[in-house]
Amino acid sequence: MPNRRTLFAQSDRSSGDGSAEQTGNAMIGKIGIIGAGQMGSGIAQVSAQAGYPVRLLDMSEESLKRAVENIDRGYQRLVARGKLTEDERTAAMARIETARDMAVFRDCDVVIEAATENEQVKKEIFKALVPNLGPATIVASNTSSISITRLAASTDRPGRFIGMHFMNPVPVMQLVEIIRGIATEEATYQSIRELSVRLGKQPVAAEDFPAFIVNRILLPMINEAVYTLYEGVGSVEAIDTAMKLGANHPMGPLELADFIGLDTCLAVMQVLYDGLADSKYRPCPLLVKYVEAGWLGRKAGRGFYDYRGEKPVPTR
Ligand SMILES: CC(=O)CC(=O)SCCNC(=O)CCNC(=O)[C@H](O)C(C)(C)COP(=O)(O)OP(=O)(O)OC[C@H]1O[C@@H](n2cnc3c(N)ncnc32)[C@H](O)[C@@H]1OP(=O)(O)O
Ligand SMILES: NC(=O)C1=CN([C@@H]2O[C@H](COP(=O)(O)OP(=O)(O)OC[C@H]3O[C@@H](n4cnc5c(N)ncnc54)[C@H](OP(=O)(O)O)[C@@H]3O)[C@@H](O)[C@H]2O)C=CC1
Repeated sequence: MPNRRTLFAQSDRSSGDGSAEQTGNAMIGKIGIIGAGQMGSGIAQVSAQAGYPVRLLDMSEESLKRAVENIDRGYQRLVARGKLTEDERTAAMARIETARDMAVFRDCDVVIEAATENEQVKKEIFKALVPNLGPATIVASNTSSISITRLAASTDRPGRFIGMHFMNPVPVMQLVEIIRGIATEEATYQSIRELSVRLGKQPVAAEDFPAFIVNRILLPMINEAVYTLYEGVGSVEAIDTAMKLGANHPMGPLELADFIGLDTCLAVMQVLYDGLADSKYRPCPLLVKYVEAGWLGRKAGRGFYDYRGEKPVPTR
């Protein structure tokens, strides 16, 4: 796989107005992204860095402002580590346009949806989106768990609809899971596969089953960690330390749950529970309680840890 630096150099040379020819990509020229949260901003960051013009949409101006600040902070990190020049950082930032109106997607070749993990919300977004798209535009969803076939069926283009599941944090994690719905066309799959490689990622194909591959395995582990806490087997700190030092995980499962977002973790468990109809996927009542309290993890300032002070403090 070409390294990030090579990718940047290649795509930067060929970018301009974002037409497919100018980016050297037969299929994808301009990328639209819906949802400027942690995933949408990460996808915008790697896309602009790879030379693609990006249109990033969210409902709130505040979320867009925060996303642009986070993206710039990500680039600054790369500059500080000698992985990006100041000129490349400026050029990448200039490729990102923020918007609140879906008309901005009119000339995009792909629109990647990265809004809240809620099937109804996503379907409403697609309903509003499709009248703003050209007939050939691909719609991709970054959903963590929801059926691609069902989401695709809510649009006018099931053949050009696909799952493109990035991992968090997007600029660091190598994987993109690609999920075909029942009607996804081969050309759509190949375009998204090629785009993933051009973004410096390693694509892996997953079948359209609840939560695909990574979350089918990872989220039950996180849910089990919450049960371990719920049943008093260990404290937050003990559980995370045990898994970091005992299983060599880079983050403890509760720290990771806070990092992902407890609302997203619960939504994925609910999809597994409903979709596979097996009690082993029952979301832990303590996870439900944290979400009901609005303690959604890092993004809310509080979850299994409280992030409002100088360093994270366990909440149990
Ligand atoms: C829920 C879903 O649907 C699917 C999912 O995503 S599940 C979640 C999957 N993700 C995980 O499991 C993450 C587990 N955690 C980890 O791997 C690590 O803790 C971590 C990568 C997040 C942080 O690791 P760390 O070593 O503490 O971080 P840090 O030293 O700050 O950064 C590591 C590198 O990434 C780079 N980096 C970090 N954030 C960056 C950003 N926003 N932009 C660009 N580069 C960034 C740093 O510059 C650094 O680069 P070098 O190695 O060249 O110095
Ligand atoms: N967190 C993770 O680790 C991963 C998450 N994902 C998936 O990516 C998606 C986004 O997750 P994540 O970024 O973590 O979530 P966040 O909560 O950080 O961001 C979601 C964003 O979507 C916005 N949004 C909600 N509804 C709409 C709408 N109708 N139109 C436009 N924007 C909207 C929210 O806006 P506002 O804040 O203004 O309400 C928010 O900015 C989910 O499907 C999730 O499952 C995939 C891989 C990893």
